[in-house]
Amino acid sequence: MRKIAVEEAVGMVLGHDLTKIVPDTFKGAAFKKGHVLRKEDVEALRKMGKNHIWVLELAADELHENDAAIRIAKATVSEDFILEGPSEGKISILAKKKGLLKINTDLLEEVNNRERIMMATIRHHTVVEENKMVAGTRIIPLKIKEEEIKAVEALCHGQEPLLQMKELLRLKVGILVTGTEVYTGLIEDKFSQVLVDKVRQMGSEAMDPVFAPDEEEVIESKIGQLVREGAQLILLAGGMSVDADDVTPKAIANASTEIITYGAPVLPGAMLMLAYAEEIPMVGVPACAMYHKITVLDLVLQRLMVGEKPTKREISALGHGGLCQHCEVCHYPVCTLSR
Ligand SMILES: Nc1nc2c(c(=O)[nH]1)N[C@H]1C(S)=C(S)[C@@H](COP(=O)(O)OP(=O)(O)OC[C@H]3O[C@@H](n4cnc5c(N)ncnc54)[C@H](O)[C@@H]3O)O[C@H]1N2
Ligand code: MOO
Repeated sequence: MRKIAVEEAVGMVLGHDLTKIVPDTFKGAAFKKGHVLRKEDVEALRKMGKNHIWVLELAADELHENDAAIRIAKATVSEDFILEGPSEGKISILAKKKGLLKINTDLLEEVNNRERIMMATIRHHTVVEENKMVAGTRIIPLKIKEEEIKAVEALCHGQEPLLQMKELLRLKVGILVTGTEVYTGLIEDKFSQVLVDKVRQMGSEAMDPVFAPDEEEVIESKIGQLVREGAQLILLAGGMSVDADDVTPKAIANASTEIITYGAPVLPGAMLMLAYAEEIPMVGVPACAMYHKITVLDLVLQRLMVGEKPTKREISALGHGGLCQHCEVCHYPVCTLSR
């Protein structure tokens, strides 16, 4: 690579994008790689603090930053993503469709542990909309030995993709509202609508809510009814904590063939239960989910909605960061709860 004073570089070809930053106003490539410098560019370059430019000379075994970034992106993502750029040497990675983003975080760490290569992502297990930017990658220098990129490609080969998307399934979701005070009409049900909204937001269908008093056998038989009516996932609202009338966990346990957890290390939502009746997940949702916008329910639901079965270990891992800060404006999933 040769360093040339800008006034002597007129007519030469830029070796990389040149970034201009004006606080609060602009950040981007003022001059793109490949631009042939004109006399009138010299003054603009000086204002950007560039008194010299690199004239790029690539050896046969070297890659330009743009080509390296494309190679890294292609090696690390599945076909569920759109690659944008390179711009200023960086490739942006966007989700093609709405779905659950999954990140092979071990592989991400390995890639980033290599010299001169970086990739930054949003959090593992985030539901993202179509066209959402989920990652960016680049190399640190302007050029790199091709063998270093080949090493990344080899690292990723045959492994779970570093980035992949899981499609949200269209499930038929049963909603069972427990509580004698609601069942008898003493108070109006405010819980089912919250659950219906969450289910719909994930692209699934909420069945008409069914109701049960705080009686173990009745709740259990209503679970059976929902299963017969084709529920593929059942949400049970309320009666999940320690009061004498809180019998929902017992009813879920009776109806289940497997209990993943009763209790989750997330606040709000500590009293959540996840169990299975054969293939059908049942979630005991504590009443806090009726009050707080985001609880552990959201973290568990996004996994169930793509057909995954969270393990006890995965639920245990939610404890780190699992303390909601109750921000004035909720920024979830851009917060510690997300992963
Ligand atoms: N001493 C303790 N108190 C509480 C504990 C605890 O461990 N020890 N756990 C707390 C946690 S965590 C939660 S979350 C809440 C609520 O848990 P539950 O799921 O058992 O909720 P319920 O007792 O059934 O109801 C609480 C409250 O919400 C009203 N409710 C319930 N369902 C509906 C509905 N469908 N529509 C409208 N309102 C509803 C209910 O009437 C009660 O007022 O407990 C903490 N306390
Ligand atoms: O189940 Mo509760 O209030 O921990 O959120």
